[in-house]
Amino acid sequence: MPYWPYHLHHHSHFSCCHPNTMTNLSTNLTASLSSSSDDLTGGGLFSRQLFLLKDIQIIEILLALFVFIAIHSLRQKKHQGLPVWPVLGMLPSLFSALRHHMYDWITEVLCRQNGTFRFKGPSFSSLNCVVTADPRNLEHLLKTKFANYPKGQYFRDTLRDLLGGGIFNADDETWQRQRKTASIEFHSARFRQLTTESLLELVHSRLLPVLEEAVKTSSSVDLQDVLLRLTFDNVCMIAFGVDPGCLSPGLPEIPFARAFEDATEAAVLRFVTPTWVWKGMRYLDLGSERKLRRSIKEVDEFAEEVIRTRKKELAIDYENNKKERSDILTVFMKLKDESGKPFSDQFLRDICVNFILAGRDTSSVALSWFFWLLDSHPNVEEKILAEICKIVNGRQELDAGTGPLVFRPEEIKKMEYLQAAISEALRLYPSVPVDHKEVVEDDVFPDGTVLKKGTKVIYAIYSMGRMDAIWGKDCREFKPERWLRDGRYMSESAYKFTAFNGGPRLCLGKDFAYYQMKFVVASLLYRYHVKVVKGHPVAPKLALTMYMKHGLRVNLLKREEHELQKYMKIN
Ligand code: HEM
Repeated sequence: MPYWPYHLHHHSHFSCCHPNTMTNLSTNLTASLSSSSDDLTGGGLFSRQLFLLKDIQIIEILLALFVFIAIHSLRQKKHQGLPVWPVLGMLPSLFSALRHHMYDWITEVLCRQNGTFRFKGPSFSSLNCVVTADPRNLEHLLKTKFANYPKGQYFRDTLRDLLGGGIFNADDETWQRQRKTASIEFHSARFRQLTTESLLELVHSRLLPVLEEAVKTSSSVDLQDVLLRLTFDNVCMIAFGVDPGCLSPGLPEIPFARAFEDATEAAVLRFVTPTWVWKGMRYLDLGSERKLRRSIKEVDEFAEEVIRTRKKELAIDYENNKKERSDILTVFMKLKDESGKPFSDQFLRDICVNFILAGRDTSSVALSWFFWLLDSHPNVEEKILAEICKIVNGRQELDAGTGPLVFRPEEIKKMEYLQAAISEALRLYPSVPVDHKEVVEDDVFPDGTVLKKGTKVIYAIYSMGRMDAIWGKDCREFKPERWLRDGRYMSESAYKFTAFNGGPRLCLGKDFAYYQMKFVVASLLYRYHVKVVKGHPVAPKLALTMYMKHGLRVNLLKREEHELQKYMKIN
């Protein structure tokens, strides 16, 4: 369909919509056309002029009509909340939002549109979608009509090179099979032991010494970077049973971790690039596609090596009847596929890479936002400390240990105010700010939105935490108390608080993630006061996970014994 901004751009006589210029244009055109037609036919000048004038008037009328329709259609679309530009759709609005804060822009539009709007992307892209933050719609797509809303072909194709057939990228039976096995494993005592032991080791032998070094040298640290290293090592121990050692003194660069980071960054770029463009780039091995191919190769080589070594190890262990490992890789290696054969190395690689992706940065970015919020809410910090000290106090009456204080799993469980404060940070800054589904069969959302087969649906988790209709007028305030009833932590419906997704695809690592975050916060706050460096810029990065764009630079101040004693006495 023709449209006026295109004409404006491509033709020098673009001011044709102005009435005066329009007259000049018709006069000039009449003159030039009439002279050329005289040359051609040599017929009666007057009648030909009259005929040409009529032609020009028709052109003018058509142009005017065209401009009127274009302006009218633009105005009409504005009534739906946003201007829709021909060919570009709503992309110009999105671009202008990118300069500020895209998630806040989406929130603003959603609030205006009662929780759901239709985004019209450029005709050459795959950005057309329905965006929703309505809990009724979320329950519908995540639970009630789960089968009608898979991740879909588009998501799978875009991330296939990196994630293969792993749990994050799979639907139907492939997903079900992995989910079932992993779910049994995640809830087993063996797995709980692996996760608590590996976390304890990482926090006490690596995190605290690295932070202590920063305190000694009075230097600031990028807390987000340190936490990312911690959770990366931790999830590799869980998935592969291997510790890459990212969190070590001097914070070394680990090739596998760098390759993983590069691969995810390059893969995400595909979501904002027209499919034919990135496919062309992949074919020609150019730019981000070249980077993606190289980093995936490095990830694969690492995985192959781990799988090879583990196979040998398992064979020896089997002969010697040794203690069993309980990481995801070992668990899946011992299982058989539907035809009774062991899983292929490629499938084992996919499973591990997906688990690493799921658990590598979600908890660490959540903690970064948490510590940033705490910096401006000293009253919350005080309450957390009071809770921790009360627990420590109770313990000291039972057994006065001499070594460094290590929190026990049952103590972490008792920290309900801390759980509320972390949930509150996740409500405002969910690690996965938006998520995505595809419609299989035509459907209608509970709010009346009509969905055609193939429509992409984005659910805006970040926006949900900032809607009066869901959380009340104080929704933008950091108030852990909203999670407490009579001092006890009360969880919320997953369709209202969707930071961990909901329904059959609820985050498998949710319980472990809470444990991990609470253990880190308690161990850290008991020893240090975390002060964000004055003037440090804070903004979210546009990625699959909501990183802090500039990291989180902090100074750590050692907590004095008398300060802790003060809280002990309060209790
Ligand atoms: C604060 C921490 C975390 C948050 C906010 C979080 C959030 C989420 C979300 C939103 C999803 C749904 C993603 C999607 O389907 O597109 C998800 C899925 C998943 N998460 Fe987490 N996650 C966290 C930590 C973890 C950890 C530490 C692990 C593992 C060690 C983990 C393992 C998984 C797995 C395996 C899935 C896929 C579930 C499935 O598709 O059936 N998560 N998580």
